[in-house]
Amino acid sequence: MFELKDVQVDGILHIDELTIPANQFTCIIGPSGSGKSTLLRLLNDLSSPNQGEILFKNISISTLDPLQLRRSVVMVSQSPVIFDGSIEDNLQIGLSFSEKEPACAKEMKELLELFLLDKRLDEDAEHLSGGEKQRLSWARAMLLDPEVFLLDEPTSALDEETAKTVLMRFRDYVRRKSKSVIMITHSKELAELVAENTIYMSPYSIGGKAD
Ligand SMILES: Nc1ncnc2c1ncn2[C@@H]1O[C@H](COP(=O)(O)OP(=O)(O)OP(=O)(O)O)[C@@H](O)[C@H]1O
Repeated sequence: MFELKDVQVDGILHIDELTIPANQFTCIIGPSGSGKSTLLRLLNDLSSPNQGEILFKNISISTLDPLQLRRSVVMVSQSPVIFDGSIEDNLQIGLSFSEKEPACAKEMKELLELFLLDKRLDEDAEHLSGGEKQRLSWARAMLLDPEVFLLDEPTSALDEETAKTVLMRFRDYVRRKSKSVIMITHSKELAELVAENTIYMSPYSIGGKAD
């Protein structure tokens, strides 16, 4: 699905060759500062490499409309983006930016349940905890129904049990719907739980390894 060839981000990342398969749960593991977030940002054109080529479904990302690409390849960033307003407002806003039909209450409530968020849709999102905000921004990405989820440590603010439960539920959902996931995690345990494919990173180099 993604193919990277001789990709370099100066002083941060060098990737000789890497293929990330479609319809799989890929985890990226590596020490802090090894370029994991930088790699993820390359995949939906939030950053561009200084050299090399990145293909998405055999087309060079540099030739694609970034907005179109980001409709198919959605990023859930490390620090959740929460807008003023209710939980419902925060769920609907992604759909409205993408000019898609609003979600119905049932669908939104199911997502809150999936993410173990015991909250009403009309509650103010501002008062949610860090871990709840993280799950809310993840749920917002799910409503967009993208082909590919890029997840930057989506469980970093969650306790171990909640992280495992949410991640397993998310994995079941993406399997059912044949989605592709590329997730950064510092937890080898979580990676072992969900990964079908693992990318191990070290500074200035990368090696892709299929489990
Ligand atoms: N825009 C930028 N300009 C300069 N340096 C940058 C930029 N973005 C990232 N870096 C540097 O590149 C290196 C890799 O950063 P990146 O965030 O990709 O690492 P990471 O593996 O995701 O780290 P962590 O696990 O701590 O989140 C870091 O040393 C960082 O300071």
